[in-house]
Amino acid sequence: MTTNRIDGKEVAAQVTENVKKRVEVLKEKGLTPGLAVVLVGNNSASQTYVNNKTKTCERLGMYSVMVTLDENVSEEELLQNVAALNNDEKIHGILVQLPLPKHINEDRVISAISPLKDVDGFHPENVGKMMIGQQTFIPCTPFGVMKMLEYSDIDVAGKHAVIIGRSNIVGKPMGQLLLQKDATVTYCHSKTKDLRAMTKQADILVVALGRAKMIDASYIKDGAVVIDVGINRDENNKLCGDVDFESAKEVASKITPVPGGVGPMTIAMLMENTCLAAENTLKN
Ligand SMILES: Nc1nc2c(c(=O)[nH]1)N[C@@H](CN(C=O)c1ccc(C(=O)N[C@@H](CCC(=O)O)C(=O)O)cc1)CN2
Repeated sequence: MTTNRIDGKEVAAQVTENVKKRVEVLKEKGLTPGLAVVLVGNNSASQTYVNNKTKTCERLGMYSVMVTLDENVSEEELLQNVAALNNDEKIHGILVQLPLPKHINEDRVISAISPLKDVDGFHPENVGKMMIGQQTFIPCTPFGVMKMLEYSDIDVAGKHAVIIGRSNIVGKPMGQLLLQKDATVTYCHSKTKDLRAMTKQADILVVALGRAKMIDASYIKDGAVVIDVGINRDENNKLCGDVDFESAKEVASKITPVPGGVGPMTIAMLMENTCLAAENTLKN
């Protein structure tokens, strides 16, 4: 049976297989890549994600530590934990799971992570480097989307890419990466007038708006590539994306499902970034 579904699990497996080989090479040189994951509070989705991250590290032969802090931890204490990880030689990558509780200033925490260990690619120095095309850590979700497009032989050069969403962790870097590959990029957001008129022009539509199944076939040009970055629960508490998959798959040439699309890629690219952070310590 032919399918237009892009299988994120399959692509993620290829990425992690490659990372595993790189880890073996590093270990032969006496270096085990190490990741520290910091979780604040009891958000159950975040708990699932950080558990998956440390389990994947284990599977690939990497070292990992999970630092769990109480929901009411002070910003100061969180910053002290980050500082300790910055100074820990066994740790090459640090990530603070987002979102953080409201009393903590996310920007301050992200800026406290050493740019050399910022495997999320959220530190302002690394964001700046990405903007000007310098080698750095690329935020995992948009990095994963680019990998999926590459594995699916989708050339973005000259294509019109429309992105719904302008968050720092997905929308903004997504547009930048597509631009670097010569796509023509349009950003849409909550103040965009006539969203459908915009999305209908997209050859590549990336949806990260945070509303369950909002984008149906009526928003999609025939033959467009549709990438769904949303993670929501539907009326039956079933995991779903921002795209109404059943309707959209009838018009899209390629489409990512939820679950099993972009999500697994986020963790795979984190592994790639952590491996890169360890490799970087051997340079110079
Ligand atoms: N510090 C960070 N925080 C957050 C990031 C991030 O990249 N760095 N991204 C998201 C959450 N996230 C990773 O942290 C993430 C989200 C979803 C998945 C995933 O595999 N989803 C599965 C479904 C999983 C489920 O059953 O719930 C899928 O789509 O198939 C992985 C990672 C926000 N915070």
